[in-house]
Amino acid sequence: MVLSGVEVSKHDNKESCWVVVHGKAYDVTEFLPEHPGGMKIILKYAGKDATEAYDPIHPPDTLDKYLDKSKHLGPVDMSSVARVEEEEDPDEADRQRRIRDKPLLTQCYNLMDFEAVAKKTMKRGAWGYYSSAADDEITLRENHEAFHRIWFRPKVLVDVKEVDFTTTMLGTKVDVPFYVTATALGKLGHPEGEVVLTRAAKKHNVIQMIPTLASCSFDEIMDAAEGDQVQWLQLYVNQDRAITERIVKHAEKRGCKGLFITVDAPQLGRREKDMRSKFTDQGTNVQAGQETDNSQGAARAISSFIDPALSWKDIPWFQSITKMPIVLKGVQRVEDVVKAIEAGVQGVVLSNHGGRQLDFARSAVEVLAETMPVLRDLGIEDKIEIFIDGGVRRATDMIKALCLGAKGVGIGRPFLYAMSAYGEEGVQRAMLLLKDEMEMNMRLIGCTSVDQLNPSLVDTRNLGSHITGVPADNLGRTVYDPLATPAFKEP
Ligand SMILES: Cc1cc2c(cc1C)[n+](S(=O)(=O)[O-])c1c(=O)[nH]c(=O)nc-1n2C[C@H](O)[C@H](O)[C@H](O)COP(=O)(O)O
Repeated sequence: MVLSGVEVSKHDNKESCWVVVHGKAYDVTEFLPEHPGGMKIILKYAGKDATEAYDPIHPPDTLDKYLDKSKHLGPVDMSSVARVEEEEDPDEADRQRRIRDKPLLTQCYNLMDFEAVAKKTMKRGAWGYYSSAADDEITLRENHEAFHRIWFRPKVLVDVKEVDFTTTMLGTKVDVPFYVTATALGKLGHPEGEVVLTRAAKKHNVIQMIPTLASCSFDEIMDAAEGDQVQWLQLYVNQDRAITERIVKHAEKRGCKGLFITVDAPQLGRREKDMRSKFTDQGTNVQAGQETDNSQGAARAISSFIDPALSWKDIPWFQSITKMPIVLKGVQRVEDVVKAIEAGVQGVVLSNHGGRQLDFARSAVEVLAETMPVLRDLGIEDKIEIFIDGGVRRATDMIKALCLGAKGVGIGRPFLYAMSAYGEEGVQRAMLLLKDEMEMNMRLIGCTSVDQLNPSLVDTRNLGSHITGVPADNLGRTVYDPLATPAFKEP
C-alpha cells in the first residue's frame, strides 16, 4: 500500500512524527529523544520529505541499521509529499558563479591552492565544518607554522639518481609516506563522500583511514576499495560498548588492517565557524543520548555518543576483541607514548586533531621532536610505529617528520578541499603533486630512500620557541579564514 503525502503530513509533531527519506516513510516518534542531532532538526522535516537534508550526514544504511523495522512505513506517493522550503543562501548565486569561473585543475600547484579554491566554492556550512578549529584556532595555525621552525641540513655530492620514497605502515607497503586521515562528513564536500577518497587512494597506493563519522556507510567505503587496497578504521568509542564491539569486529571481518582509536576527543572541540553556520543538519548514524543544541554546529550534533570515560584500563578489552594492530590517535606527550608502548599497542598518531580539540595543544611535529630522543634513551624506539598529522601541506613537512622518526604522516583537510573543489581528479592531483615534491626534495636533501632520513638532516633548535619570526606563509595566510564575524542583520 502506497501512503499519500496528505497522510504523512498529519504526523508532523512530537507526538507523532513521520519523515520521508528516498520515497519511503518512517515513524521516528520514539527515536526523537535519541537523535544525536537533537529533536529540532527532525521536527523541521516532520510530515515532509527529508531526503536532501538527510543524505550528506547519514550513511544510506542508517535507518535500516538503527530504526526498528516496525517503524518502516513503506513507500509514499512522492507527488503529494510536502517539502521544506529551505531559506535561500544569499551568497548562492555568487557561489555558483565562482564555481563556474574557478581555476583549471592544472592551475593548482600545491595543496594550499586547493584550499583557496575550496574556500570560494564550498557551501558556507561545509567550509565552516572542514576549515574550523577550536577556540581561537591558534593550534590550527601552529600545526603548519611549526614546520617553518625546522630547517634542513642537506647533504651534497650524493648520487641521487634513483629516489625511492616507498615505505611500510603497520606492515603494508605504500608508495608514499602519507595516508588519508579520518575526517568526518565527506558528503558535505562532495555528493559521493568518502568513496571519492577511496578511489584516489587506490590509484596512488595510499592507505585510507575510514572515519566513524563518515557520510558513507562503512561497507560502502570498504566496497569501493579495489583488489588488495588497504584501509584502516578510525574509532570514536561509543558509551555503549556493545555498539563499539560490533563496529570493530565487523571492520576486522571486512579486512581493515588497523584500528585507530581516537583518544583526544572525550568531547568534540568548540569550533566557532562550524557553530556560526548554525549547522541544521542531523547527526550521523551513530547514536546515544541527550538532546543536543544544534546551534553548536555539526561537531556537537554528531558526537554525543562518544565515551568521555575512555581510559588506559580499556586497552586490554580492545586487545581482547580484535587482532587488528591498535594505534592510539591523538597522543600529545612523550609520557603517553611510553604508556602506549607499555600497554602493548602497535602505534600512536601524535596529533591534536587538526587543531579542532584543545587550543594551544602543541603541534605534532614538536611532540615528535620531544618523543624520539626519550624513546631512544630508553631503547624502545622500535617498539611502536609513530605517525603524526596536522598541518602537513608540503613534502618538506613530511620529510622533516620522517627525519625526526615518524613512520608516516596523515593528511586531512587538503584532500577534503581537493575533493570538494575538483572531485576525485582533484584528490588524485593533490597526491601526485605531493609525490613530485617528495622526489625533488629527497634529491635536494641528498637521500634516495626514506630509511636514510635521520635527525642530522634537520635543525630543530627553534622548534620549541613558539613566538618567533617565521617566513610568512603567504598563500596560507590569504586562505586562512579568521573567525567569521557574528552575522549582523543586513540594514
Ligand atoms: C578536518 C577534519 C579533521 C577531523 C574531522 C573532521 C574534519 C573536517 N573529524 S571530526 O569531525 O570528528 O573532528 C575527525 C574524526 O571524525 N575522527 C578523528 O579521529 N579525527 C578527525 N579529524 C582530525 C583528522 O583526523 C586529523 O587529525 C587532522 O585533520 C589533521 O590535520 P590537517 O587537517 O591539517 O591535515
